[in-house]
Amino acid sequence: MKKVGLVGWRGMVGSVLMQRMQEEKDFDVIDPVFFTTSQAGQAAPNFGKDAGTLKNANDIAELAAMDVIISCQGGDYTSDIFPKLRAAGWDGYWIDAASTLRMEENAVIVLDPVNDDLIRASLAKGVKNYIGGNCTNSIMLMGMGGLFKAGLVDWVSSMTYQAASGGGANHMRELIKGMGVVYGSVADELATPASAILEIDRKVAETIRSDVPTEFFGAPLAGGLIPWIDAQLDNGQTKEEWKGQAEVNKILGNEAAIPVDGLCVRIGAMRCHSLALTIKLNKDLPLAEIEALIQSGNQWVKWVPNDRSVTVKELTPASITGKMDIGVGRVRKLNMGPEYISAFVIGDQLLWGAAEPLRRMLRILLG
Ligand SMILES: NC(=O)C1=CN([C@@H]2O[C@H](COP(=O)(O)OP(=O)(O)OC[C@H]3O[C@@H](n4cnc5c(N)ncnc54)[C@H](OP(=O)(O)O)[C@@H]3O)[C@@H](O)[C@H]2O)C=CC1
Ligand SMILES: N[C@@H](CC(=O)OP(=O)(O)O)C(=O)O
Repeated sequence: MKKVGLVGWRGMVGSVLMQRMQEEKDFDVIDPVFFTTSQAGQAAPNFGKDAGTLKNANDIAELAAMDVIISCQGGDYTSDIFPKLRAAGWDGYWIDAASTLRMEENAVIVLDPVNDDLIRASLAKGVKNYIGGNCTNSIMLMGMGGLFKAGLVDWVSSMTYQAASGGGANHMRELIKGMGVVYGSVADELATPASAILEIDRKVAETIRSDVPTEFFGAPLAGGLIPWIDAQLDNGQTKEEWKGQAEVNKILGNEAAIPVDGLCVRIGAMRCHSLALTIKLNKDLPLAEIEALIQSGNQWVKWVPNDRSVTVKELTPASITGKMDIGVGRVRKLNMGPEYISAFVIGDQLLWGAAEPLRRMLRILLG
């Protein structure tokens, strides 16, 4: 059995990965070794198999004894440890959730329902680094893969609605606390049906400005939104927006880049990222044909007809959270012309957006 080192297993992404690995019985077919940066020597978790004690995640010799390492520990860890491990001659497979290595030439961004052929060709060539994509991009490609595969896409305008979980556990907590603070500020008035709505609104607005916690997001998210995610680039894009075109084209293995651009916005959802897309096709196809191509993308596409009652029930974070489904709906032709379509794509950003492509890559390696 292959020795698989797991780093970052108790973090938010790592915990979802452990959950999925248990569900899919991945631990039955590996020899797991658990690493930590802070708890070395303590008992390792038991996911159906005794794994002894936690090893030191900064110990290059311990890491080098692994056939495969999966890291969900974060970009700083990857930047620090990965070069040292390779410099020490380690030749194993590195699977990572962090963005650090994504655009490196000797790394593949993994999303096997979309780029299985690229992954297998890279394995055959001896590539050893397999990195999970940015959550928004993975969700978009899981939803729209059928159109890309058919070579129909000229460009994509991608406006995102990204959940708090993209920032990490503390950000999720801050959102919930903020919701509580907002509610608390008008709880008495809400309990009295006769109270004036404008007074409630005034108090809520004041609370959002002054009392909602902002330590992690830097601005109030509860009852609002933040039209900026990640660092500022010189060209006016955010880093998150830059990743759209760069990663999507790398995942697809495109020689000529398909333009992908738009604004990324943080909203008060817990762990579902959504995208409102405008797609320019290179042909005027009947809508039914476009719908069939999208549905044929992969088995996780959950097609939602462009109908009010089913859309408000099924194309929402409430419906998609915690599921492997990628909801795709609101598909219609736009006024701009017959080649222009809209689509709304939604997925759990901790599943397909982070953990799932990593465990599926492990399965590909295990054969
Ligand atoms: N959040 C997201 O949506 C996505 C994140 N990623 C990548 O994954 C990386 C990890 O993200 P995320 O899982 O959110 O990070 P977390 O902050 O939840 O976990 C990272 C590490 O923090 C340490 N830690 C310290 N205190 C605790 C605690 N109380 N509970 C759990 N862990 C603790 C653990 O390491 P130790 O055991 O060594 O102390 C853990 O592995 C990111 O940096 C990013 O690179 C990728 C895609 C999406
Ligand atoms: N930046 C994403 C989450 C994330 O971790 O992305 P990346 O894996 O590209 O760093 C968000 O905030 O929603």
